[in-house]
This record gives sequence, C-alpha cells and structure tokens, in this order.
Amino acid sequence: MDERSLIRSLVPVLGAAATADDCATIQHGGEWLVLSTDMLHETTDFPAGMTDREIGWMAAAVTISDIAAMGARPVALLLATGLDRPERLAGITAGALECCRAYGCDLAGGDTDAHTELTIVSTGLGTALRPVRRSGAGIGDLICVTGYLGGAQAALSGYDQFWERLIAPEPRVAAGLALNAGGATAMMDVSDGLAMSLHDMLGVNDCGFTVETVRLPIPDGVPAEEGRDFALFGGGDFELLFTVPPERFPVAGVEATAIGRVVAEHGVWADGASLPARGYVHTWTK
Ligand SMILES: Nc1ncnc2c1ncn2[C@@H]1O[C@H](COP(=O)(O)OP(=O)(O)OP(=O)(O)O)[C@@H](O)[C@H]1O
Ligand SMILES: Cc1ncc(C[n+]2csc(CCOP(=O)(O)O)c2C)c(N)n1
Ligand SMILES: [Mg+2]
Ligand SMILES: [Mg+2]
Ligand SMILES: [Mg+2]
Repeated sequence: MDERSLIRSLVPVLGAAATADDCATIQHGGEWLVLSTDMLHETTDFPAGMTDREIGWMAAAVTISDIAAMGARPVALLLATGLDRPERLAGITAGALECCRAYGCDLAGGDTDAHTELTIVSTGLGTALRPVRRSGAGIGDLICVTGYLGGAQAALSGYDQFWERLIAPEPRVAAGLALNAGGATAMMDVSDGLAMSLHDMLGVNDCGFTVETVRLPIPDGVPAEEGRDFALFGGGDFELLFTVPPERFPVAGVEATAIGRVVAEHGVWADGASLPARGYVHTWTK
C-alpha cells in the first residue's frame, strides 16, 4: 500500500475536492482562505546531521510551499511538536520562526507533547483573491517549472554541494503570487518529484502532459543522465510546477523553464515514452 492509493480511497468518503490541491480552499468574504497541513518525522524527513533549527525551518517551509503553490500569500502557521527530548523545542521554534518571518507569516501557535520519534505537524493559512488550482490546465499551454529540479535528491545521493538545498527549502511565495497574477492556469509544488507531480495533475485534469527531458533544469555539476533522473523522480525540491498559455510566458519576475506542453490525450510522457508515477512516496509493507 502506498500513500497515493490510500489518499484516493478517501475520495468516495470526503469528495474529490478534499484531495484535489496542495491546500484546502474556503471562500471567505471577497477572498479565499487556503489551508494546508504537513507531518514530518525524524527518520523519514530529517536527514542525519540536521540541526534542530534547520528542522524547524524545514517544517515551516514545506507548509508555506503548499500555500505558495496556490498562488496565495501566507498569513499564519501553527506548529505541533511531538518531542523525543524537551530541550529540542527552542531550536525547532527558532528555525520555524526564522522561516515564517522570511515569508511574512505569523507563527501564531501550536501544540507540544512527548513522543518516541520527533514528529512535527505544521499547519498553515494563506489568502488569495483567486487561488490557482492543480486543475485548469489548457490544451496547448506550456508546462513550466521554477528554479531547477533534482538538487535535494542529488544531496541524498552524495553530492554534498546540494546539502543546503535538501535541508533548507525556499518556498516560492513571490513566484506563486506573480504566476497567479500572470495567468498560470494550473499549479502545484513538486515536493514528491516531477513525475509524481505530473501524475497528480493528471488526476484532476482531462488533458495530458508531455515533457522533453533535455529541457529539464538539472543541478549544476551532476552528469546529465543522473541529473535528469534526480529531476524526474527525486523528492524534496520545493519548486513550482505550472501550466500557462504560451503568449503569457515568461511571467515578469519569475525565473522558470518551459519543459513541455499540455496535450489533448490523457497521460504523462517524457521524450515520447510513458512516464511512470514514481517519486517520493510513503509506503506500508503490511
Ligand atoms: N488524511 C487525509 N484526509 C483528508 N485529506 C487528505 C489526507 N491526506 C491527504 N489529504 C489531501 O490529499 C491531497 C494530497 O496530499 P499530499 O500530502 O500529497 O499533498 P501535499 O501537501 O501537496 O504534498 P506533501 O505531503 O508532499 O507536502 C491534499 O489535498 C491533502 O489535503
Ligand atoms: C530522507 C529524506 N528524503 C527526502 C527528503 C526531502 N523531503 C523533505 S519533505 C519531502 C516531501 C514531502 O514530504 P511528505 O510527502 O512526507 O509530506 C521530501 C522528499 C528528506 N528531507 N529526507
Ligand atoms: Mg504540495
Ligand atoms: Mg504538503
Ligand atoms: Mg503529504
């Protein structure tokens, strides 16, 4: 059993909207509230060697990234922390606060208890006049990504020069806001890798996605073939994946690369071959 199939089993219970986007969306007055929650565990999410401050930054950043992915402005964050040792709270909170401040977000509360494995749940609230959803891709749109992909996986694979990229994700808040204003038709972050994210987008669109791997922005100094593998299937890059009509690209102020096209046929292809839904996914052996 894996995370994706388990989440799909919720659709008949909760409705498709509950699992369709990086954030839940609630209309409130003349705007939308967007809400996201993320759970991180020491063994699966915090590579050995991270300081408590870095752990706090990462916990805040992954949630702020989901808010950025809706083209929304982060407003407030709650941090619930299950601590294996009480003295870790100060460092974790300092790191989370540093990240929140960097993105204009209030660290407004949380919860604290004791737990065998350090576990952090960060919950964030943002606002947008109109959120950008994962659905909404139009046939003929360009498929684009901000920044570059595969850096976090490169670090996990021993390219130490990408360590910061792995442990200190920088959510693309300004880019998300600019892409919302600039006409992005669909958007999400690529936390679980590009291939998995394209399949997530496929699940909520009638069209399909075709990318050319030579166009992928890969980590500098990594051999091209390995870099493309990291970019397609590695997780932990908090860049934005979006679609946009070609006449609206590039979007002013956003560093992004066009990597493919939205097509009529339903599926995901790389260089003409079907791209597997492989990436950073939690699994259960029983
Ligand atoms: N237990 C759950 N109950 C209700 N909705 C859920 C549950 N788990 C996940 N979802 C929803 O399913 C969708 C996919 O979740 P997922 O965790 O993959 O999104 P994400 O936060 O963008 O990714 P990541 O966990 O890599 O940050 C989201 O809309 C999320 O709100
Ligand atoms: C051992 C290790 N592998 C990968 C990463 C990068 N990483 C951080 S959060 C995340 C995805 C979202 O998490 P989730 O789907 O659990 O919300 C990923 C892939 C890491 N920090 N440590
Ligand atoms: Mg996300
Ligand atoms: Mg998330
Ligand atoms: Mg998740």
